[in-house]
Amino acid sequence: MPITTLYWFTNDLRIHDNPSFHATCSKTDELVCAVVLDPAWLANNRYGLRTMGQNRLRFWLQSVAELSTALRQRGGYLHCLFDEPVTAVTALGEHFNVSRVAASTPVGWYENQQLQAVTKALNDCTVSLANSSCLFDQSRLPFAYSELPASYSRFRKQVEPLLADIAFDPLTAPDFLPEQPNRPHFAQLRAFPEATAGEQPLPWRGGEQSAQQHLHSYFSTDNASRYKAVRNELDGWRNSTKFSAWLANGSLGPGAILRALRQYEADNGSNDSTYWIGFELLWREYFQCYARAHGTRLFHPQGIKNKPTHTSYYPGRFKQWCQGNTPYSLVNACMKQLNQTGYMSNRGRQVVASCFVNEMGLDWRYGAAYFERQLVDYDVASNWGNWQYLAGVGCDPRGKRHFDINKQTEQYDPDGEFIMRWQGQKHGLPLDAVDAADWPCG
Ligand SMILES: Cc1cc2nc3c(=O)[nH]c(=O)nc-3n(C[C@H](O)[C@H](O)[C@H](O)COP(=O)(O)OP(=O)(O)OC[C@H]3O[C@@H](n4cnc5c(N)ncnc54)[C@H](O)[C@@H]3O)c2cc1C
Repeated sequence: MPITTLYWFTNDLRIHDNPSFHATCSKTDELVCAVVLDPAWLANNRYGLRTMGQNRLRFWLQSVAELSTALRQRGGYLHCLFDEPVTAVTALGEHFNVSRVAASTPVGWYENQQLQAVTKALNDCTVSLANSSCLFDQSRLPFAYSELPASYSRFRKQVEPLLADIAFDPLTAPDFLPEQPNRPHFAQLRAFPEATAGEQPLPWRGGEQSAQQHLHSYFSTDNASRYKAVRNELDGWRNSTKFSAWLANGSLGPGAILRALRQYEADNGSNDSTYWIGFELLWREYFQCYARAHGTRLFHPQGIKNKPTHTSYYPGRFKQWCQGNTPYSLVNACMKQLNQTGYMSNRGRQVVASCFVNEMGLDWRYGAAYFERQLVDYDVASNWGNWQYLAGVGCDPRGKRHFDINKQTEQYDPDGEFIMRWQGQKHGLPLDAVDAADWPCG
């Protein structure tokens, strides 16, 4: 009896350097590949906001299209399912009578639940998981997720020395994929929707090839040697690496970035800036572990600290913040930048999140949900983990961050250019000036 495996692509939309997909291809006789667009992502969630906005949808569709082409070129086929994930993947598995389901180890709690539901529905078929979204699999870490160090610094001290031991040989995709099962065609009822472009989308194109091109292009300049000095700039395509969107849906893996970084250092020398790129990648790694360690507590208002916070809700204030119409010009400019491009710098994210919690007194989860909708690089672990940190209910050993907006403006936009470019000037509106009847924001 041949082994037939259903490979479910989730946050690993690539065929090269994908440990989970690589292991699957070497261990199965027949292969069925699937990716799912959950209609719930396009509907309003518990915060009254659509989960996936147009910028991210567009980027995701481009990534899936590239993946589909790459699989076809190797004799495979990608089933693109637009349906509730458990129902859709189970139906596909039953149709092809699969004996195994394989995927990259889920990061989010809900995704884990869905995977378990599918394997149960498929008569408890075998599950095969490997971590394709992190630098380190659980087995390589010196602690279990449940014993994750409480702060990033402590995590880094333990994990940084291990970077040297990682075998950085890339896993190349097989030239030919295992055969597809010889069964009648699986009828897919709904085609993927189209996505419209944002007002000013950044030069980001989804997909593995585009990610590789960007990786190559970034390291073919001297940007990496200046990264630390400019990474906090509010604007500018080259001031930070802009790897985040590809990392988020897995069309680029963190191992590929680290390899390119090491090569760059070998060719051009290392300095504080090149070190800092690795330092930031370890922040990402920390939040990936954090999401796995804390499960649903990632979304709790009291966070992982079980600390009381604002759960008050002012629809008018929330709308002011989302639209970039607050009494704070810098915040307005950052929010308009986000709304028009799907991106905001790390410094901008810190400032607007601090303002949301401290100046506006809002429940941090609504801010996180708005980011989830708007960011092209939305990642469950990085987004909710960073919001918890800013709200003082996460892994910040100092308790809580409160950014002084005036000081931040003086430091990062002394001539007001950024505020002018994104038309963030306040128009004399105090907080609560928006009529709450205007809620919900579009
Ligand atoms: C409130 C808030 C929400 C955020 N939401 C997300 C999110 O949904 N998705 C996301 O990828 N990042 C998120 N970040 C982290 C960070 O802002 C972005 O990763 C970064 O701005 C992306 O741009 P870049 O690729 O040019 O980053 P670079 O500065 O070039 O950093 C290189 C890589 O390191 C990682 N990284 C850098 N900073 C962080 C950080 N603080 N936390 C985790 N990883 C980091 C990213 O993978 C990034 O691509 C958030 C930060 C804050 C403060």
